[in-house]
Amino acid sequence: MPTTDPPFLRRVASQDQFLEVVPREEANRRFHAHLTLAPLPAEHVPLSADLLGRVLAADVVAPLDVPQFDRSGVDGFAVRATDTSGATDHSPVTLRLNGEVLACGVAPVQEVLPGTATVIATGGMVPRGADAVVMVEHTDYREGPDGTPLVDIRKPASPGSFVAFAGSDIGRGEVVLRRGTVLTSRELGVLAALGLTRVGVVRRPRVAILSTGDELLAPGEPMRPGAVYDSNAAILAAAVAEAGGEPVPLGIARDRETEIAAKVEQGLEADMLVLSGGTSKGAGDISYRIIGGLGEPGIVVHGVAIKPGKPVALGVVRGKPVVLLPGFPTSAIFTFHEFVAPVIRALAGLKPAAADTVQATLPVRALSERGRAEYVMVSLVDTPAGLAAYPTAKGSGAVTSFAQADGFFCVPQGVEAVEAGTRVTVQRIGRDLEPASLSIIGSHCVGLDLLVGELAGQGIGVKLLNVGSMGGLAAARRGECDIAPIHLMDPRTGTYNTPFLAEGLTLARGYGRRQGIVFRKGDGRFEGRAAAEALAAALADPDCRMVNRNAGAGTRILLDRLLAGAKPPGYWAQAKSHNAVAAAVAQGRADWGMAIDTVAEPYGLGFLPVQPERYDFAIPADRLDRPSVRRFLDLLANASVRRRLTELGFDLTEDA
Ligand SMILES: Nc1nc2c(c(=O)[nH]1)N[C@H]1C(S)=C(S)[C@@H](COP(=O)(O)OP(=O)(O)OC[C@H]3O[C@@H](n4cnc5c(N)ncnc54)[C@H](O)[C@@H]3O)O[C@H]1N2
Ligand code: MOO
Repeated sequence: MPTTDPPFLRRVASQDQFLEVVPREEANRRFHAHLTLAPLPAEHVPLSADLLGRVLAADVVAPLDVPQFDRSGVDGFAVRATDTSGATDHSPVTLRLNGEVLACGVAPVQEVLPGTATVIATGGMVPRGADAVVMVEHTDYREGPDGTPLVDIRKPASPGSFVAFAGSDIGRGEVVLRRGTVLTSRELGVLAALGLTRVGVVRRPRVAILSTGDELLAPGEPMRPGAVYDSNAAILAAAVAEAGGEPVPLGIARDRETEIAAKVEQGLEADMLVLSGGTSKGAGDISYRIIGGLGEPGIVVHGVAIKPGKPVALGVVRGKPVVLLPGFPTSAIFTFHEFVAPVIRALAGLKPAAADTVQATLPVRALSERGRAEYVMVSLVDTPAGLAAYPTAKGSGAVTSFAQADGFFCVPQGVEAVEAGTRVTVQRIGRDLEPASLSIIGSHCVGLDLLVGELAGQGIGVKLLNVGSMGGLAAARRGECDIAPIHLMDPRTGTYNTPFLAEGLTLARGYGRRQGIVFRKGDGRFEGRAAAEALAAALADPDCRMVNRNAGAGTRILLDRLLAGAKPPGYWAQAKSHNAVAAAVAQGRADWGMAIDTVAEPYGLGFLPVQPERYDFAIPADRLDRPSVRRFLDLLANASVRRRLTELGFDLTEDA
């Protein structure tokens, strides 16, 4: 609701900036000065898969020997080794068989006296008198003239052969597992062999997670204008678990003092409290003030010279760490890993995470903010010359900047740009880097998503980077990708794609798309008219706003040709994708724009065709023979794939 209340406007329009930005190391120093980060006390967990990933709280000392007794390792005969000396196939040694059979679990009662042997199974208890076992394969059973059971031994045994002596696996009193060990299936087997039923492990730190913001919706709630789904809570809860903690979700608090204060109290029952949102300015200082009012030392850092993450606030309340993460999803998760995860790991008894770095070449120039150490999210691509690190460049506000990145490198504070070709040290995040079988860099299309989905179904890992047609061509020229999807019109000739091929690149035929004017259905300036006529009506109406595309986009070239020098209202608003154009029109921020027809429908927009365009694939000639490239080209020729592309609205006819 628009307001006419000047005091209110004055207040929100002149918000306090209360950041005192300090370097990262100083922030950590101040935070840790108030924290005691010893592992939490032990809890006893039954021996089960629930122990996986848990940290042993104390050394495990063996209460018994494993094995408990001298144990046979084979099926055969328990013997005195000296009795078998000299035995061969030609002159076997004959021993008299004792009456007992030592199956597993049978306690022997008969001694193996000189000249005798006892039948024993693998795992059987070696009887008194015996010091070796002969495998059944090296013996023959027979009966003497009086029916006495005998065994002919054809191979000599040495003392100890095929016997696992008591305590040889684990000796009683031995420290079998050290405190701090992270339990895996292997350790669980050892613990069970010792007969333990419960294991003392470090209690997992409980980390309360609160999202703040009036605009937030829990996933599942119906979307409304201006709202966003709370993605921070989900990623933070999972990241808490990954760091060895136990997430305690507190949900969403609206920007109301009472609501946040109540949740903060609840959160302080946990071992640590993490909030996200409202750190930088304005109404968001509510959380900051609430935390600050809960006693000493309160907030000890607000503002760190890093990007993403500048407005992060670190505090300690009632001895518990409290961290206010920025609301921007990438800033939130980045600062979580920087400041929160190490604290959780320490409380959980885990060692600091080992840095996992690789060297890579930066293929494009990267700009950085001078005043902050900037962590540039990158996607790693395998090239013949080694790894290339592509900045993903979606910014801190995007949830995919972190989610789709393979890692990041740091541009130190004070450095403004890193030149193309520079070697950088990339800190990898999350998953293992599997070199993709196929790398596709260039312009995005939903038809391409279909093709990539098919390849994934065939077990081909695809690395897909959307950098636009021009970026894709440059990558293909540098040999950084297998395929560059492009849709570029040469404005002089009106020809698509072929005029842009540099030496060494070939073009695989893709499909036709239709560019046209998108508008809200029922708008009389467009509805029912031909594109040229609608455009004339739009230009004649001073209230009719357009949404433009960014310079360098294929669609922009087309628009400029169509506008022939006119700059109608909205000309300077430059959306960066077909979807952004459709969203601007659907939400009434603009009345028309240019996009491909396949985006018009999902947004419920009308579409007036202007020009067919070609979406093709530039491929370095020396990559054509790669099996994954062949598979891609096979798909393009596949009848069922072509039919599905046609159903999506693409033109696969000959004259497209
Ligand atoms: N004038 C200034 N503006 C901004 C500054 C600044 O210094 N001066 N700093 C920028 C930087 S850097 C960052 S980072 C962000 C941090 O913003 P806040 O922590 O105040 O976060 P919000 O304003 O609440 O939200 C920002 C953005 O993130 C979305 N958000 C918030 N919570 C969630 C969530 N749980 N899940 C998904 N998305 C969330 C929110 O809707 C906003 O779009 O401030 C810059 N601004
Ligand atoms: O520091 Mo903010 O986290 O860049 O976006």
